[in-house]
Amino acid sequence: MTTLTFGTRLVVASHNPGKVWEIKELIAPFGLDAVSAGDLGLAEPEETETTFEGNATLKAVAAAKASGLPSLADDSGIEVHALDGAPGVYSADWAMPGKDFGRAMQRVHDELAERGAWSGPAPTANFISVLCLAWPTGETRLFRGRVDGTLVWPPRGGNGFGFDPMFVPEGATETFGEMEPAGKYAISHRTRAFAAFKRDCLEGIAAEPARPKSGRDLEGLEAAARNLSTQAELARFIASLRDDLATNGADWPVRDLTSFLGALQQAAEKVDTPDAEPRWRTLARALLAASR
Ligand SMILES: O=c1[nH]c(=O)c2ncn([C@@H]3O[C@H](COP(=O)(O)OP(=O)(O)OP(=O)(O)O)[C@@H](O)[C@H]3O)c2[nH]1
Ligand SMILES: [Mg+2]
Repeated sequence: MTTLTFGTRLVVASHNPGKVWEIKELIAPFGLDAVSAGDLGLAEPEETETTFEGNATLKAVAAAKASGLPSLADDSGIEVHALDGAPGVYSADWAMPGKDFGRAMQRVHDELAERGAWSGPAPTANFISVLCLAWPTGETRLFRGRVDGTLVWPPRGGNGFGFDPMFVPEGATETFGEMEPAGKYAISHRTRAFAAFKRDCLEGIAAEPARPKSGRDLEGLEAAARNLSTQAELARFIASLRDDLATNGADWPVRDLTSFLGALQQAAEKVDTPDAEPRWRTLARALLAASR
């Protein structure tokens, strides 16, 4: 079997910045040189399979073949038990158009309401993550992780991404959206799938403590900006930017309001189409653009 070794360049075959950020955090201690599919300009493949395993394989193989590098893809989703497992493998589709998870969460809420599922004990659900490691030769390995929990309404918290603000993992009182990232990573479906991947593929690599971050975490901010679902999350995002300015102000290129106003103008001139991203996310991206 082909193996991963310290320093191996690995493509994180995802176009979801929240996921890419989480996977890079998990990989960081193992000295792999992780680069995302987006950074390499790889196309986002159409997810035509009907299982998490099928789509994870499709994404990993496409990236490995296109880049000539080993590649790690994640296919994941939330399964709501009173909705017979929906949206499941179609979780991302429920946020279309515009990857609007405010709307996706609203749909989960509404479909549960139609079935009267909010009137008794909290509705139960689970997240699934399937990781696929693929080699340019076509060799693949699959790993699955799951976390169970209950749903709350309205959504709470601005951390994480996707459906995190309405999911409370078993044994917790906070939603994934309210937890600090370390709290989610300790128990998440992705971490559990990663643990299986680690046992199989990273056994030989001595884990190093992750290097403390210095400077701006632009990838983290970008991920947050791309995954805003609610106005409360925008407020939280602005607070993160203000913290970043206070800590890393010397790295901010902005010395006057010109680029800030330019970015806002661009956002304001954007014509709304059915596919347009929600206004709060546009605003977050304008603010971030002005800060770099
Ligand atoms: O609240 C969440 N917390 C999570 O930890 C999580 N993991 C997955 N999901 C949702 O399930 C869909 C996966 O779809 P998915 O696997 O096709 O990913 P994606 O299309 O976003 O990116 P890519 O990796 O395919 O490029 C996405 O829409 C996610 O929002 C999550 N939601
Ligand atoms: Mg996808």
